[in-house]
Amino acid sequence: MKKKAEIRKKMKISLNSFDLQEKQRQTTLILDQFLTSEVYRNSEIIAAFMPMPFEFDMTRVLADQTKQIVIPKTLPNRQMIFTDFDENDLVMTDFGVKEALSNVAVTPDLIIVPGLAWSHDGYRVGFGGGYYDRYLANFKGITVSLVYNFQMVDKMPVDAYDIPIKNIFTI
Ligand SMILES: Nc1nc2c(c(=O)[nH]1)N(C=O)[C@@H](CNc1ccc(C(=O)N[C@@H](CCC(=O)O)C(=O)O)cc1)CN2
Ligand SMILES: Nc1ncnc2c1ncn2[C@@H]1O[C@H](COP(=O)(O)OP(=O)(O)OP(=O)(O)O)[C@@H](O)[C@H]1O
Repeated sequence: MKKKAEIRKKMKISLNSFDLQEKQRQTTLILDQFLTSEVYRNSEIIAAFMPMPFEFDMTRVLADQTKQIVIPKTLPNRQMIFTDFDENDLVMTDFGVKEALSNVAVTPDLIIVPGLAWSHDGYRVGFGGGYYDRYLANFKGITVSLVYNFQMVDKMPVDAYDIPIKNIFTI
């Protein structure tokens, strides 16, 4: 079975060479499913994230005025909170993603969990920070991931602290 580091490296290469037109096609289809889903419609506070160029393009989620959108903010000791998404309250981090200046933590109803690769049973490889694994350990709400088709892998190493994502939206 492939090690997490190996999956991470390969998937970064695939994501960076993903054809833009095909990416837009998949983005539209996956978001059409997600935005009309029961889990999304029934949730009020949605945790999205500020995608890097190769990550899932969730501009349509960030723009949804009918929901309260929150985004991750990293804290020391690999801790993370979610704060209100406000275009006028963003600063650039060292790892290249904008975060809020605000420190007011909001608990989401639903979290869109980022990542690089997912198995069919919902296990995930992310960037290796462990931020989401730590947060999800105490989270009682709904977890989803939005996944381009080639990011689904057959087998994935699973560690004791890994928490599977309940709802995967892909095509
Ligand atoms: N768009 C987006 N925002 C996100 C995440 C994400 O996956 N995507 N995160 C998902 O977790 C959190 C940030 N994750 C991070 C993961 C690693 C490192 C980092 O500094 N990595 C080091 C190597 C790791 C280490 O030092 O042990 C590095 O890149 O040099 C920073 C942030 C919160 N925000
Ligand atoms: N609940 C937890 N408590 C303490 N440490 C944890 C927890 N979950 C993960 N870790 C630590 O975080 C590190 C990164 O874990 P892993 O490689 O699974 O990250 P990832 O899932 O790729 O990253 P992320 O969750 O940020 O997307 C590991 O060294 C692991 O020991």
